[in-house]
Amino acid sequence: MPAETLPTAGAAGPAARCEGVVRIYSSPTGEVHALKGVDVTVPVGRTTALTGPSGSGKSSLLRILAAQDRPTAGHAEVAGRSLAGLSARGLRALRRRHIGYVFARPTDNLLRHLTAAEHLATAGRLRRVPRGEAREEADHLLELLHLTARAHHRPGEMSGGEQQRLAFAQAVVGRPALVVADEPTGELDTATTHDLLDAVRALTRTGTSVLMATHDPLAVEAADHALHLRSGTVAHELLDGRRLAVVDADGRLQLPDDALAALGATGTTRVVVDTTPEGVVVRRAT
Ligand SMILES: Nc1ncnc2c1ncn2[C@@H]1O[C@H](COP(=O)(O)OP(=O)(O)OP(=O)(O)O)[C@@H](O)[C@H]1O
Repeated sequence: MPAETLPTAGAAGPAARCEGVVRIYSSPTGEVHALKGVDVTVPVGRTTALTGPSGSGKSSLLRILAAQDRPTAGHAEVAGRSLAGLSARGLRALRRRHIGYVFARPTDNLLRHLTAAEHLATAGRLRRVPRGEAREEADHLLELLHLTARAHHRPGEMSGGEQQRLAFAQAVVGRPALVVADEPTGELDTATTHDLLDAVRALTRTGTSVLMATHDPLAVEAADHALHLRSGTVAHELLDGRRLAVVDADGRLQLPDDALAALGATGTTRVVVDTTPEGVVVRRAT
């Protein structure tokens, strides 16, 4: 993970942001509290990896930041627009104009009968990019992602890695504020994963903001910023080469898994907290 300062708020603000986001689902067996007060910022022009064990809330958060769902409580915004005030139609318009989406399975992102160039032209029309501009952008993206030789090929004539690179190119046409990807390397082998992550890096260098949910250590390693969820909250963040624990607005501190193990904390555990000149020390209570 490169140690450099991330541009966050800038004049236009972050690509997306959540404050105190709660998502509760109703199920036949009662309520499921999938997100329990999440505060995150997705910086502009960087790749943010969203990690965490199964059931920790990654998909729930991804759906909210992709404007596919609204929080039960708390504030969420994409491209500076709050999701709370938007109707279903408003959410659709926000998705079409400001969010690109990439599914895990390359074939889910593409249409069998369209060539690579036609996919990008269609995305340009949906985002209302003037035709000449869209063609120029498509040529540029095909070159940047090493797909120029595939411009007139259909998905069936491309490898899985090429298809996934085309999915990212398609998501980026018209410069949406945020590209959201759900396990984008999940179906790729190691060599193809490296090519895809290089492509994502090339896109972020041109200002694209990417948020990807992933279990893949290679994807986390390639990201500029990582958010690790545990049981519906942010357990820690990796930023500028440092691991940051999060203290929420009510003073609750989430500790990383290895710190919990060192404290022998399983379930609710009382610990000793000392404030020293060097910092705050948390110790196992003996
Ligand atoms: N529509 C739903 N109705 C009821 N419960 C749900 C719904 N969607 C998710 N959940 C529950 O919310 C919790 C978080 O689920 P979520 O899918 O966000 O986790 P995840 O980290 O993406 O998991 P995975 O890595 O397995 O996809 C889980 O307990 C899940 O069973």
